[in-house]
Amino acid sequence: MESSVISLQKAFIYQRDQLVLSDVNFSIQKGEFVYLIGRTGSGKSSLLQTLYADLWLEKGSGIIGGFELHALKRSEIPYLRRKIGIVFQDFQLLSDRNIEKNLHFYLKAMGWKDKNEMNERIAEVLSLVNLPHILEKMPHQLSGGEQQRVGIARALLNKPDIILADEPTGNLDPEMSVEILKLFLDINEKSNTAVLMATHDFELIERFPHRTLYCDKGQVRDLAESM
Ligand SMILES: Nc1ncnc2c1ncn2[C@@H]1O[C@H](COP(=O)(O)OP(=O)(O)OP(=O)(O)O)[C@@H](O)[C@H]1O
Repeated sequence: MESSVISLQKAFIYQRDQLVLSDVNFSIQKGEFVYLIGRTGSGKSSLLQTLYADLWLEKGSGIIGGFELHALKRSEIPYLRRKIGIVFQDFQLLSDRNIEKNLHFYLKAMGWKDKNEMNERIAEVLSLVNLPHILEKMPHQLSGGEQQRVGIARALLNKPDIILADEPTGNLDPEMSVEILKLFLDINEKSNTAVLMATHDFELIERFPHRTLYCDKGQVRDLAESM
């Protein structure tokens, strides 16, 4: 379908020589919110890594943000990553610099040059995650929930069509997890950004139900279709 922002067809996902997921077929439409669940080791991270081209798609086909994963050149990876926001469980902020410099670093890496435009965008994304006054703070001066908000702000810098989040609430307490999920839902709704979020947190899924993909026994199923 034309409005798909992610589409995998007959995709086989490998970690080195180990086949992790076989014959994966699904599409995600623009603006969709989708959970990715499955036991530890079932392949959620490997699937996300393939989508952000940390793992090569060696068999089958895949399209994300207009890029063909099966035909991707190494030199295209930075351009693909500019179309995707990636959020990690452990936040992955640069610990040696303040929040402003953290976000600056990523904008520069994505090719932004104009200092005023960069400052403006940094202010915008921090306001989107409700943290407008933390530019000068170092990552270790923030709570886990605040660090994850900065992680989400970083993912939003380039106005991506897609956010891939790998257990973004895995290091947070239940209350903070709900806040972070609400933030994703808010971003998804307001900016029509598709979100694919790997999680173990079934309470969140029950409370905020959305389409759910399920990794199990080397396969990815759509939970609604397999019930
Ligand atoms: N860097 C790696 N090198 C080799 N094998 C790996 C690597 N990362 C993961 N694997 C293997 O790939 C399989 C899938 O792991 P993956 O991390 O994708 O699962 P997961 O569902 O994300 O697990 P978790 O919920 O614990 O994060 C596992 O058998 C794992 O041991």
